[in-house]
Amino acid sequence: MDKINTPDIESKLKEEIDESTVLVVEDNDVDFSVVDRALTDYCKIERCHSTEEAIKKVFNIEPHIIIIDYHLPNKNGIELCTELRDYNRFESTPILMVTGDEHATLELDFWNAGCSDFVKKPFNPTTLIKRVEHHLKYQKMLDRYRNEAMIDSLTKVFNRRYLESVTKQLYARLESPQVSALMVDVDWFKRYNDTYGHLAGDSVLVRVADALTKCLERSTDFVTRLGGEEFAIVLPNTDDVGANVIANRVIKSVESLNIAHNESPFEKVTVSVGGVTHQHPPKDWQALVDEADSNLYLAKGNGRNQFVCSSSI
Ligand SMILES: Nc1nc2c(ncn2[C@@H]2O[C@H](COP(=O)(O)OP(=O)(O)OP(=O)(O)O)[C@@H](O)[C@H]2O)c(=O)[nH]1
Repeated sequence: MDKINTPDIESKLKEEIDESTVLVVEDNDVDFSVVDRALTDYCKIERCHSTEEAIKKVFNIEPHIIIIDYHLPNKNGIELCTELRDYNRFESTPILMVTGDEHATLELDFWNAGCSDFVKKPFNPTTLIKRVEHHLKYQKMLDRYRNEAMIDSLTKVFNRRYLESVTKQLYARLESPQVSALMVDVDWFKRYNDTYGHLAGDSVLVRVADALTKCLERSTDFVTRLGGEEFAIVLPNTDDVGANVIANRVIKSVESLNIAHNESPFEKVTVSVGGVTHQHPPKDWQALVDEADSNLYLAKGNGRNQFVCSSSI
């Protein structure tokens, strides 16, 4: 069996760990300098003095690991840890509690607050370094596997799982109550596979996915492969005019790949597009997808290599 941690992955991980940011929440200057001295050669260190300051700054700092002292002014470290765990963004970020206190239930309180680990003061700097390194390493691996689970292995665009997982967040983040979606399906693809073979078919899917990605200019837009030769493009904050512009661009850009397809009436690979814009996005994302799918069906019925978009108010 292949070893998972090849030297390449190990050295990539080491690089990533070196670029990590540690947030240290510590009000005592002497205690902070001990942590700072131990870690400064390994990662970038940011400091906050209180729970309130940490909550205010943590979204900008985007730390890879958080070290929290138990004794903080106003709210203590356990309260901070509990609060951080309530945010999706910090649900699995490693949190190390630090304390010199001894009372009986404290360790249990740390675990109950959702900390990943704790270190007792006074600590051996090497132990702190090793613990930080250990947590960063496993967090990075977890992030990588999570990301890979969201990417279509053939085309490298996002997959259906990604679409489903971002849907909720997408609706929460919409700055304007408009969202458009385009379903894109390669025309006569069965005939293409039958004529040119599956490997050539795969390469068409890769090129089409790449062309679709290049049609999008906003960082909030994204392409997913739903399966087979069907893709979905999600355009947050985009009205029906914008959806028509992108649908038209998609049709033209796939045509201009000029991939020969002798079994298509267009003699090249083309796509059909079904688009929909919702002015007041329904809670049920599936309704958007279903409507776009119906329009795709119309575009296919009308002769393919074209788009049909609608807008529901
Ligand atoms: N090469 C390749 N083919 C795939 C993949 N996934 C699905 N297909 C093929 O895509 C074809 C889809 O066929 P249909 O659903 O009939 O669609 P179509 O031939 O494009 O016809 P229209 O959509 O009506 O224009 C089938 O032959 C599938 O085997 C893939 O990952 N690679």
